[in-house]
Amino acid sequence: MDTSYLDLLAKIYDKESKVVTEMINLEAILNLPKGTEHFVSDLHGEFHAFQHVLRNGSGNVKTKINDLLKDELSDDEINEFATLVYYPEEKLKLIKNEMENSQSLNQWYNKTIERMINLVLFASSKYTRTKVRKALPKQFDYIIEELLYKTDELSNKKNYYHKIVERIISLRQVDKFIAGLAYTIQRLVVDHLHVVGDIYDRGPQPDKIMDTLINYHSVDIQWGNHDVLWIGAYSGSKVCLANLIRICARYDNLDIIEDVYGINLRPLLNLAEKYYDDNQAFRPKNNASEENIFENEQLQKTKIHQAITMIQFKLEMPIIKRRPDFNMSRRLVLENIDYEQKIITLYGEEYSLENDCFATVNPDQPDQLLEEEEQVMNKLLFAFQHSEKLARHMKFFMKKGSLYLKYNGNLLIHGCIPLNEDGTMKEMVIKDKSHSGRELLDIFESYLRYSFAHPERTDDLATDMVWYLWTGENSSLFGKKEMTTFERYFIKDKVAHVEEKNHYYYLRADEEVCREILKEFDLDPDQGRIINGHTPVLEISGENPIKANGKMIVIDGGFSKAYQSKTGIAGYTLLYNSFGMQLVAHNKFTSKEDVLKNGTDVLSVKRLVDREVERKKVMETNNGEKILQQISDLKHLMEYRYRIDQ
Ligand SMILES: O=P(O)(O)OC[C@H]1O[C@](O)(COP(=O)(O)O)[C@@H](O)[C@@H]1O
Ligand SMILES: [Mn+2]
Repeated sequence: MDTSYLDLLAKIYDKESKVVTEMINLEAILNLPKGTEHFVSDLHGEFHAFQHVLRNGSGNVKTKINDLLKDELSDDEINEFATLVYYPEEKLKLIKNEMENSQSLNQWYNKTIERMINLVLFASSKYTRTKVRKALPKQFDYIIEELLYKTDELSNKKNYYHKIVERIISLRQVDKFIAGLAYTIQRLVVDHLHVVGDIYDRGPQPDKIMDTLINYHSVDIQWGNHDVLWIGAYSGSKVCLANLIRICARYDNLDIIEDVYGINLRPLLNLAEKYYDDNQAFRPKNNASEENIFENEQLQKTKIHQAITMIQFKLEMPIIKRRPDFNMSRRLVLENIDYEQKIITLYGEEYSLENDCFATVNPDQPDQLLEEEEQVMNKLLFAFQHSEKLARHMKFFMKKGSLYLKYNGNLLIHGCIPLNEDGTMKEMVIKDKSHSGRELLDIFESYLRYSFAHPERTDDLATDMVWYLWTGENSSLFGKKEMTTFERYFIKDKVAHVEEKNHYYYLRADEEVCREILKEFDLDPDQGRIINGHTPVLEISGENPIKANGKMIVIDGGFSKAYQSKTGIAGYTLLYNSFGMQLVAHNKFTSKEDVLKNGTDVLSVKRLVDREVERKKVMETNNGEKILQQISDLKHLMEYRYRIDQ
């Protein structure tokens, strides 16, 4: 073993006793039950709904409260208490308003703190004290530890409790104290969070989701196709940038660009005002049906939407031409238009065009941007790449994100593993070499990381590849033959809108196929499962999110409001604790106010995916592997430094 590494280690463990203590600690951790993993996906900017699921741990907080207090409290009281744990500050306000006098309030404080301390104890039973300490609010960690581990006989303990709580109240710290306990409970019921892609687009507050994740104690992200659009734009891809602005305009979310990330849209608006008019197909989605509230601002957005859409189609063309490997020549749509007749020929079929807005297109050179368009895009890209807030969010994406993740035996991936009809891995040729399966995904990821590291390169293969991840047929994030954006704006016939899915999306119902995929990733097909997001599960039409005899779980149930009428629910989440896996289907989240006032938190219907025969221990997890490695390093240190045979 490298002695310089051991010398470094010896600086931390400078006494034999320290090494021994740490080894004993680590070995003890290995035998604890594994922590709870929480999986969410396709959040699509729906911050409030996401926050609620996070705060209630997909129903896990309520379960713990129930287990602990069901003999003591009625259902209503349990709901009240749960709401206090989810939204302590707001709930405290409501409770205080209802109290008659300070005596009853103090009584309530006493009782509540006692219950919360018990709940912290209960929720932390499978963790070490060090880990629990880290989860406590800094300001009160000493006091809470006193309350948690005081083992005096009951009568003494009550007195002691009482004194401490009295003091906290008289010092006017009690609300903060209760909030701190509530957040500790939230944190203890979920050990680790996985976000299986698509944080951005469609909904209004992806930035707040990112901020929440940045502050979360333990998280990883599997990028979704919408996320790589943002990463791509930040890395220098103008076509990715045009796409995401188009989606923001379509869903009436341009505020994210302007107000949240501080990017000036005025140049784009000026261009839009000059060339475009009202156009039914480009009205912001949320207001599209409400004709009567169509005002000037909406008209501006409609114009911006058209301007950026046409820029997008133009920008796609040179990329498609310079990257024959992408095999996307079918998507050179602007070349296939008869601009006088307003007809397009697509795959041998003729369609008439409606809602057309081709004023900036030169029929002889349809891929050419007007000088003004070029300038607008340059300005937008510059601003995008220099937004501090965006930089923070995108860097976090790179730090915590990846295209796929192997975690505790499972494979987490937003979209798919591109497959052929017979279930074999579909190949893609890049620079004369053929790649498929895991290797293809690794190559995609290395291009993306390269592009991110070189934001000044805007037309290289790496940058183009990020766009391919958004829309290419072999992309593991998209996995459809083509994205029919053009058709959906300009062609009435819905047949032209269909996006043909990769075989994966049908074959994944087959257990054998899933087992082969798990093997491709060196995972044990008997133990592992694949966790997907991306394709909304149509619960409404009886689709089952648990497929392939439990080997495949699809958790996109539609956090995105735009998709809820299709799916019939408001999203799935998954919990994986030491006893097994549970899928949770969520009913529509109305608002935080509703939860606070009415305690309406009956949002979780749990379905057992699997129950472990034996309780899973840390030893059997990714983290366990790391700990085993640390123990082995410490053993080497003992031999090297302290000369004791192990
Ligand atoms: O619902 P919209 O805005 O028309 O977007 C539809 C487009 O979004 C996509 O579904 C991709 O987004 P998802 O990853 O959310 O499915 C495309 O396949 C499709 O063309
Ligand atoms: Mn997706």
